Amino acid sequence: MELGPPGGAGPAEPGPRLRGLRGDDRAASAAWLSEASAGRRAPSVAAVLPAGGSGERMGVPTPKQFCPVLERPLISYTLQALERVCWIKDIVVAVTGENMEVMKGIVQRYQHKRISLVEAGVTRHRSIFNGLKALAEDQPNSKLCRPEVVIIHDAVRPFVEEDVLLKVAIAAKEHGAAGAIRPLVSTVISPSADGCLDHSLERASHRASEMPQAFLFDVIYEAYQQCSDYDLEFGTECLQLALKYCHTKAKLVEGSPDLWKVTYKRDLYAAESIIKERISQQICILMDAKEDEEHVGRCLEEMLKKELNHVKVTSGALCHAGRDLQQIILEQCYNFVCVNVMTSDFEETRKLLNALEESNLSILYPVVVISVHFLDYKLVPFGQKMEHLMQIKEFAKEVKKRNILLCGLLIYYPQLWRQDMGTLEVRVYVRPHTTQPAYCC
Ligand SMILES: Nc1ccn([C@@H]2O[C@H](COP(=O)(O)OP(=O)(O)OP(=O)(O)O)[C@@H](O)[C@H]2O)c(=O)n1
Ligand SMILES: O=P(O)(O)OC[C@@H](O)[C@@H](O)[C@@H](O)CO
Repeated sequence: MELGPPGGAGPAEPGPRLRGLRGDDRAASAAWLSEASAGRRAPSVAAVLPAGGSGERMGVPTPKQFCPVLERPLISYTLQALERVCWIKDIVVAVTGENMEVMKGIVQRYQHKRISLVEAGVTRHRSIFNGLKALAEDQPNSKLCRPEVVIIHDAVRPFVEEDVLLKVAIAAKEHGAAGAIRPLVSTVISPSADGCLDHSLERASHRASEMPQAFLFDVIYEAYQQCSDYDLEFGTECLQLALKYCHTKAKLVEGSPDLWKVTYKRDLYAAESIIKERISQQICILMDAKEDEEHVGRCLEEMLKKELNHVKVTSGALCHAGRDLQQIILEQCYNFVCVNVMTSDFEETRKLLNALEESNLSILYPVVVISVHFLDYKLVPFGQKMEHLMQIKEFAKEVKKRNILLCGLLIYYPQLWRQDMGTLEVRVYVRPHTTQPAYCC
């Protein structure tokens, strides 16, 4: 068993999100969280992520958990999702021996914490069992503690939120086992031996079993220890093992639509567009407090607010806005527009890039920075400024190595316009993460 660096970082993003919890769920969750955050007697929770598959249905040589999404392996998104949850103490990932070094490299490169690696088995159940053994404390020189509750979650289900993890963990504490379910999309049928329809199941009274699932550790560990070779070889349902071998009926918890498992190639494309959508929905406009910049920034803010969920404006020379910027970076904004009026130097943009590099923000997702320059072409001869602005290409090459996508936007306007700027709407429409301005005038 390869153990990663122990020690728990707090949630990668601001505190627990009890999205989607209502009534009793919310009360139970709040109680659980207050116990956990106060370090009092909240149940100790660990997670096991089976990641030892070959991804045959994906149809590519790389096992799907290591396939890149936005140039980052899929499994890293799932680890990030679990790391956001501060009350999950240990995350045990089961990977094949041949992928152990790859997995260690991912943990190191993306600075994942609380990760321990174990050898996967030849089936998913055997991989999960190996993960449970690592937690059972009956392994030589194991640094892991036996948890009270264990969450089992497929490494190829990256869109898991704290609220559903909390719901299954609380339900498992009470019932011994719990699992997320979703409505069936297709009807389930049972074929006869001659390949014809024998019967179909009533779709409305059946559900799809998804992940995460959670168990009292003793229940699921006992079930795996009692498990037949047939079940270990051909089974796909942990809840069934708890029922069959420990007579524990799992509590079923309604899951959200994004709990789906990446199985086919189309699922990778879907995952990429969902991630892009999520990180492109917020933008930060940085500008100096000079009147012109303030005005342009406000115009930009009004226009972008029609397109994006979250538009933040920080004004004041970046060195003073630094505190705001640190907060914005902590809130994990990945798109920035740096407004420069009447200057074509990159001082403000350079300060922003330095702050971004120090924050390591671009380790997890590409960061888009658009350096916008409004230049009055009467005062600023085009030729003189263009070669200056062309430096941005060199600049962009440099920061691209650190996953920061920088592009420049030069908006030349006549003196006349300056006086009428109050009336003319600034129309710069930028689709973040394509790094290409759609149009500007
Ligand atoms: N021997 C195995 C097989 C699967 N898994 C993991 O179980 C999860 C769900 O399994 P599945 O979607 O079936 O993954 P694969 O087995 O890789 O896919 P395929 O069946 O297409 O080969 C995945 O995270 C997979 O890596 C595992 O840990 N050990
Ligand atoms: O069968 P696969 O290995 O493709 O995926 C495992 C799924 O069956 C499993 O994740 C859920 O159905 C819940 O048990």
